[in-house]
Amino acid sequence: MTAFEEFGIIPELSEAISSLNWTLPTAVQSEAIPAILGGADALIAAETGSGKTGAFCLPIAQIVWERRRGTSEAPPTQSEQSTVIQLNSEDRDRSLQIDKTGLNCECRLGKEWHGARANVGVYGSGKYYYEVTITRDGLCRIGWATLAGSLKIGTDFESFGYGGTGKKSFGKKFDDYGTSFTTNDVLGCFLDLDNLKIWWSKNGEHFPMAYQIDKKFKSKETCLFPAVLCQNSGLAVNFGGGSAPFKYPPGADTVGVAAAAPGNLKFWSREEKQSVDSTTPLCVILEPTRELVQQTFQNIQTFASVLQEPKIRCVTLAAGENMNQILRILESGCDIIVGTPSRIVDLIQTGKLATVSLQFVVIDEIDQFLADKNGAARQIDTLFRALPLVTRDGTRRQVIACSATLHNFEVSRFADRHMSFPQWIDLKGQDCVSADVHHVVCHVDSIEDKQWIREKYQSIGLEDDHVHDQDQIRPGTTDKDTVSLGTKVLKGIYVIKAIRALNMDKAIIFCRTKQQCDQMEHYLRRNNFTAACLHGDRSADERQNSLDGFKNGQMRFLVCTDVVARGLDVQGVPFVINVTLPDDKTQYVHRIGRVGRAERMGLSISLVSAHEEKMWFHKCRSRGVGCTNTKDISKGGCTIWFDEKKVRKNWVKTEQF
Ligand SMILES: Nc1ncnc2c1ncn2[C@@H]1O[C@H](COP(=O)(O)OP(=O)(O)OP(=O)(O)O)[C@@H](O)[C@H]1O
Repeated sequence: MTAFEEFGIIPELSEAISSLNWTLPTAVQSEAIPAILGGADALIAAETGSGKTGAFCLPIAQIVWERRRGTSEAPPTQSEQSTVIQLNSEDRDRSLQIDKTGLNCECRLGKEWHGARANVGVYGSGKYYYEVTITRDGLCRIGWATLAGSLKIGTDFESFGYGGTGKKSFGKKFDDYGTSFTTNDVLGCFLDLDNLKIWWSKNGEHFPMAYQIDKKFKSKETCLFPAVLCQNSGLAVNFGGGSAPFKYPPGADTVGVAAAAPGNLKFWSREEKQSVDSTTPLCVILEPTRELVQQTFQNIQTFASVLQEPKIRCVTLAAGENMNQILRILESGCDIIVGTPSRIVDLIQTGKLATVSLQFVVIDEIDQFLADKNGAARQIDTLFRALPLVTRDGTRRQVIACSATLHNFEVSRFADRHMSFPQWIDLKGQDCVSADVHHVVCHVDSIEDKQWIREKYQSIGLEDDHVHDQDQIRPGTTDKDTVSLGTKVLKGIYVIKAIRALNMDKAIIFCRTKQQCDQMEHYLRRNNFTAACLHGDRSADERQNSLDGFKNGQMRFLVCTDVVARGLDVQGVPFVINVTLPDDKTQYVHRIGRVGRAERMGLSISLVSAHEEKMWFHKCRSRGVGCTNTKDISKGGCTIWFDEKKVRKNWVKTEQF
C-alpha cells in the first residue's frame, strides 16, 4: 500500500503519483485529501509551494472518476431516507448551514435571513409539536410554512412565524406575541389541525393561540412543514421520535411531528429524481490567470489520464483560447473544467455551460479573487447564484478554497455565505512562507552610493522611464528628484551585480509596472542574459512562450508583475529579485513563494530604496499609453512617490543583506 493509499487514494492513481516522483503526501495533502474524499467543504491555507494543487486535484480526479463509473455510492437523498425526519438541506437558503444530523443549523451572516424547512409536513387531522432550542444568540424565527411559502417565514400568506424579539408574523404583519427569547431557551411550536390553530410556548409556558388558520392547510397539497429562519444565530430542532426526548413534552393529545401517523405525513420529494447525465461537468476549478489555468489543468490531467473506463475529460477555459473548439468539447461531454471566472460565468450566462451536475467548485487563490471587488468577486457571486445547492442526482455541492494567504475577512464572509461547515486545513497560520525561503533586503541609497552618477541610464543599457522628464536633475545634490532618478539607475546596477555575485542561472525578477518589466527584460538582454517577460499587456501566445522558454531553460530570467506572481510553479528556480516591493505583504508572500518549493531552498532579494522613488501610477484614460503627465496624482498627474522603507517597516521581517 502506498502512502497516498493510506489517506484514501485509490491504487489506480499510484502510477500518476509516482510519475511525479511523489513518494509521501505533503502535510497539507495528508489533511486535505481525506477531508475532501469524506465530502467536506475545505478552506486550505498552507505555505507557498506546499503542494496545495495536488491536495485538491487528487481527490477530485478520484471522486469524479468514481461517480462517472457509477461505483461510488452517492449519498442517499433525503427523499430516499424516508424515515429520518430532519431539516432539509435541499430546501434551504444557501447560507443556512445544516449539520449531518439534520437537526442543528446555523447562519453566520449578520444582515441576511436564511431559512430551511423540514423534510416532512403534516396534513389531515391531529395535533403536532416540535421543539427548538436556541444554540447561538442572534435573530431567529420559527414556525410553519407550506412548500409554496417563502423560507422567510411570516413574510407571506403561506407561513407563520414567531421571532426572538417577541413578535408573531404572518403576511408580513408583525405583532407582539409571547416574550422575547435567547440562547438556551426552548420553544415549542404547536399546530392543531383539528381546530385549525397555531401557537407557541417558551420553556414550557404556553402562549395563547397566535393564529386561526385557513382549512386549506389541512390538505396534503398545501400542508404545513416545520420551518426555521436565522440571522447570525443557530438552533437545534427536535421533531420527536429520535433519541432525545422533548424537554417540555406537549399535552397527551399532541404528538411530535416525527410521531405522526404515516397517513398524516407528507414527505418532501424532488419533482423528478433524475440520473446523472454523463455530458454535463461535475467540477469547476477557478484560477486567476491563464498560466495557472494551464498549470492546474496539467496537474489534474496527470491524474485523470491514468483513469480508464470511463476516461475523465478535462478542458481549459481562459482568454485567448479557441471558443469554437471549447464549445464542441462541452457539447460532446466534459467532466472537469479549469478556467478563469469571467469565461466560466460567460458560458453559464449564455446557456452554453450546464451547472445541474456541478458537485465541486474549487477556488484557488481565493483571496485574490475576492479582493477584486468589482471584477472577479462579482463574477464568483454570479457563479454561485447559478449553481444548485445539490446536483441533479441529489449530491451535495462541495466547495474548496485555497491560498497561502487565506486569512482575511472577505474569505470568512465567503465561507459563511457559500460553504457548509467548512473544515479549516490551516497548517501555519497567517501569510505563511516556507522555512525553505530565505529573504533578505539589499539597501539602495543613491546619496551614499554615487556610482549611478558615473554610469547613468544609457551607459548601463537601462531605458529611461521618463518619470523625471520635467524635473531638474542635479547629480551630487540630495534633491528629491535627483535621488529618485539615482535610485532607478542604482537598482539596475544592483540587479546585474546580484546575478553575477550569486552566479544566478535562473531567477524570477519582479517589477512594479508593466513598463518596468519591459525595460528590465531589454536591459538584461543588453547585458547578454537571456530573459523573458510576463505581464498583462503581453498576448496569450507571448506569455505562453515566455513561460515555456523559462521552464525549459532557454531563458535564464523571467521578469514579471504581481499579476502573475501567484501560484506559478517552475521547478529548480532558486532566486527571486524584487526590484521594487509590492504594496502589500500578501503579495510579497506570494512573490517570494516562487522559490523554496517542494522542499528545495530558495533566496529572495529585495532591493529597498532608502529614499522615496517617483513612479508612474496611471490614472489617465490611456492607462499610460503615450502619457507624459509626470505630475503627482494629488495634482491631477500620473505619478506617485513610493516609500519602500515605510512599506517594508510595516510588514517585512528581514535579515540584513
Ligand atoms: N507529495 C509531494 N511530493 C513531492 N513533491 C510534491 C508533492 N506534492 C506537490 N509537490 C510538488 O511541489 C511543488 C509545489 O506544489 P504546488 O504548486 O501545488 O504548491 P502550492 O502549495 O499550490 O503553492 P502556491 O501557494 O505557490 O500556489 C510542485 O512542483 C509539485 O509538483
